Amino acid sequence: MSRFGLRLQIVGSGAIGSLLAAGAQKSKVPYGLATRPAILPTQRVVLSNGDEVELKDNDGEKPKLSDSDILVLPLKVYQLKSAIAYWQPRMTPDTPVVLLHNGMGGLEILRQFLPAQPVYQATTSHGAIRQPNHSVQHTGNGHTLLGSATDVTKQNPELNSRIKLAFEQCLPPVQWQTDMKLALWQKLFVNAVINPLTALHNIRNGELGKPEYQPLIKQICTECQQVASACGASESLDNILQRVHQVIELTAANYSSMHQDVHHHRPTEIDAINGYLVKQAQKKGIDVPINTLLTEQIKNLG
Ligand SMILES: NC(=O)C1=CN([C@@H]2O[C@H](COP(=O)(O)OP(=O)(O)OC[C@H]3O[C@@H](n4cnc5c(N)ncnc54)[C@H](OP(=O)(O)O)[C@@H]3O)[C@@H](O)[C@H]2O)C=CC1
Ligand SMILES: CC(C)(CO)C(=O)C(=O)O
Repeated sequence: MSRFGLRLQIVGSGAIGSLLAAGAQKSKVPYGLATRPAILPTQRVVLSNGDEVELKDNDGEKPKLSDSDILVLPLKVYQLKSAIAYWQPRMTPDTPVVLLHNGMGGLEILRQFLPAQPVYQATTSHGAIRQPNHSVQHTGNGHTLLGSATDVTKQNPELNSRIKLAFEQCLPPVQWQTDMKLALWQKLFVNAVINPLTALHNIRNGELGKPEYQPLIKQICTECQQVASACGASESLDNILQRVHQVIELTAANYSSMHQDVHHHRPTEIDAINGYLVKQAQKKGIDVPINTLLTEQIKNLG
């Protein structure tokens, strides 16, 4: 057992799951990568500094989780339902679950199955890509935001700090968020602009700094701001635009994940990003024509 008394049961041997496993391997936090049947898990992760980490302590999947396990779901939102249905009978009522994905909607899916489970949410700006031969490349350093999704009156501060410490070992640096909901909306604003526009125009993120994209970016952000505010996550339009432009500059040379998904004919995360926004807008009676159009355009590419 690790010095934090926790083992990470990571679901999926994907890019971020493997990066977490590499962090666990390096810092001697016990972990297992649970793959789909007959899928060989990632064997090696090449870190951004060139170091190679062999995932030799991966103990796979436990048939029944114990009190020391945390279930970590670094999956796309559309993969969560079947993963949670599979893991539900293997968990105890106290097993903490960590959701780590782009976009929103994962918590709502999880709560349909596990209304009272202790749940944490995380988002990361680290980059990683799956490579041939069961390896993963860490493509860029970032940071991780982590917070509890449980009502503050029902949180367990000791568990919060143990989970934060475990993540600090595996996907550092970690900033604990007391308002994870706002942090996730802030990430959504960025993804709602960069992901569909880069995919539709077949461009790198940095191209979105050009003057011709600015009116559209402002319209997307204005709709985002209205919906987020109606959902209890208030942020000024200026702050949203500033954040979006900061990420455009910092990731100028990147192709966004949605650009790559479209390019490789894979399912996109549009339903969890602009699609999520459109659904929330409908519930609140807000008109969001630009986000509706972007959602349809991305779906029509598939
Ligand atoms: N990669 C990155 O750089 C970043 C990713 N993110 C976000 O993190 C999330 C995960 O992304 P990423 O790691 O890139 O995705 P990947 O597609 O690389 O990883 C998901 C993995 O989980 C597997 N999987 C899905 N469902 C199950 C299941 N029920 N049991 C076992 N394995 C399962 C998938 O298998 P299969 O392929 O067979 O479906 C796949 O190997 C996304 O929301 C992404 O946007 C955020 C920041 C950066
Ligand atoms: C921040 C950004 C836009 C970086 O490319 C990203 O999260 C993604 O591509 O999904």
